[in-house]
Amino acid sequence: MEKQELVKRYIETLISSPINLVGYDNFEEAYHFLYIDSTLPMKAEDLGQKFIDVGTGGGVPGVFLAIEFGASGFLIDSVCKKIEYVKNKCEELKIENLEFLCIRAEELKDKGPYREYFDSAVSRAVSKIATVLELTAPYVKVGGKILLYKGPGYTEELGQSVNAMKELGVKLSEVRKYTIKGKDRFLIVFEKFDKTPEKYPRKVGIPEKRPIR
Ligand SMILES: C[S@@+](CC[C@H](N)C(=O)[O-])C[C@H]1O[C@@H](n2cnc3c(N)ncnc32)[C@H](O)[C@@H]1O
Repeated sequence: MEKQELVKRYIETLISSPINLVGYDNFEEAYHFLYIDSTLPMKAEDLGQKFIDVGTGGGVPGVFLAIEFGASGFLIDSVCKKIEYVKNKCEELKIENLEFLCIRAEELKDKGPYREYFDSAVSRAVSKIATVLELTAPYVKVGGKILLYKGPGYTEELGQSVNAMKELGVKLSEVRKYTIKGKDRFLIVFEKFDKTPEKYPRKVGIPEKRPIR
């Protein structure tokens, strides 16, 4: 199926879902605030070949990135019914470059070969920057990127993440500003320059409750 047709079908799937996946029931809004938001600030080279989407919910941004750029996505979320729904719909649409796992990001380190495994990590609307860095950095290769979708509040969160960045082996490389229907949005791009200590991510809930300071 052609890319734009796949995007259209996937959005229709999201807005008609019986479980509340994305908070939009209008096609045009969902098209802009989900698909355009996911793809506009991204470049194919950011993702590399394999990326992880932590807290993908309804497959955002992971499904749209896989369709748009052809990279292989590994999409995780702690809510199994969301992952099941998204997985089934992607299978129906024959989107083949995606894998899914229902798991907390904190627990992925004990499952499979995923430590320092991905070329990049993406995450949108999951938690504050310091928390999300702890949930993503351990799974990205040295030299890879972490790309976080944020609103205008990102500056304060970034200021509170200086120690987390140092501790996790990541540094800020770029902030890409873009606008969706008059709303300012930012893609915060980090580079992983060093290995992340084995103790990260800490136990379930700790990255959220006690972000690295
Ligand atoms: C507000 S939703 C955002 C979903 C999607 N990324 C989007 O932009 O529409 C946050 C999602 O993150 C998931 N989540 C939160 N903490 C998580 C964790 N530690 N590990 C895996 N998933 C997590 C939640 O289950 C939820 O589906």
